[in-house]
Amino acid sequence: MSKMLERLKEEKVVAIFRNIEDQYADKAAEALLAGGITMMEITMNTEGAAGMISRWREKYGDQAAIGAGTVLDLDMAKEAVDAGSEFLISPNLDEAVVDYGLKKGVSVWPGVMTPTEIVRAWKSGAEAVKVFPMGTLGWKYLAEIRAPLDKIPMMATGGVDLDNIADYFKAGACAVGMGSKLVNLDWVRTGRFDLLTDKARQFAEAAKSL
Ligand SMILES: O=C[C@H](O)COP(=O)(O)O
Repeated sequence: MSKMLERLKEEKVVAIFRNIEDQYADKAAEALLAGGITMMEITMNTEGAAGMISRWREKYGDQAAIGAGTVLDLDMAKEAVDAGSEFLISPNLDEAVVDYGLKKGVSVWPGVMTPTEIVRAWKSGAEAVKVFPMGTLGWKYLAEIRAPLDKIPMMATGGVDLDNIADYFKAGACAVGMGSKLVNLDWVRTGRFDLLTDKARQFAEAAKSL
């Protein structure tokens, strides 16, 4: 198992930064770090994502793992790795991205939905998958697919919040990806970084207790 997957299993929460404006990004990252969240995913459809990744590696790399999300294809994977991403996450499965990550020694956790996609991802060399969109599929779906596919680590992403996070871990998730409920852009844009820290603390504590 890669060091990054070990870390994911230990930390259990990846914070997803999507469409955050560069001017607020560092304060938001610091607010989450203060609350105990240390795995940060910047989605590649965020303006200036690559620059943010490089900067965060430099500024927070000793405390946080910084990776890229919404890595849809090989070009995006190359851009993300060149910027310093330590892991790559996607909503989809592109075997070329998995292969590239393996060659570069960067963890790739592709997005999957069906059992066929999960097994395809696993056979292509992905050491874990992101089951997405979890909020629509629901925790019972996760519990059912884990019966035959229990050896494949799964991160639940999409719609995860404090009132359902326990369900996903009980259903067998090894981690969760959390976007809008954790990196709340209304709070960010109105400077309420203390709320981000409080929420981060609650999620980090909830995840570690499960
Ligand atoms: O890629 C994943 C999603 O952006 C996360 O969705 P969320 O905002 O419901 O947590």
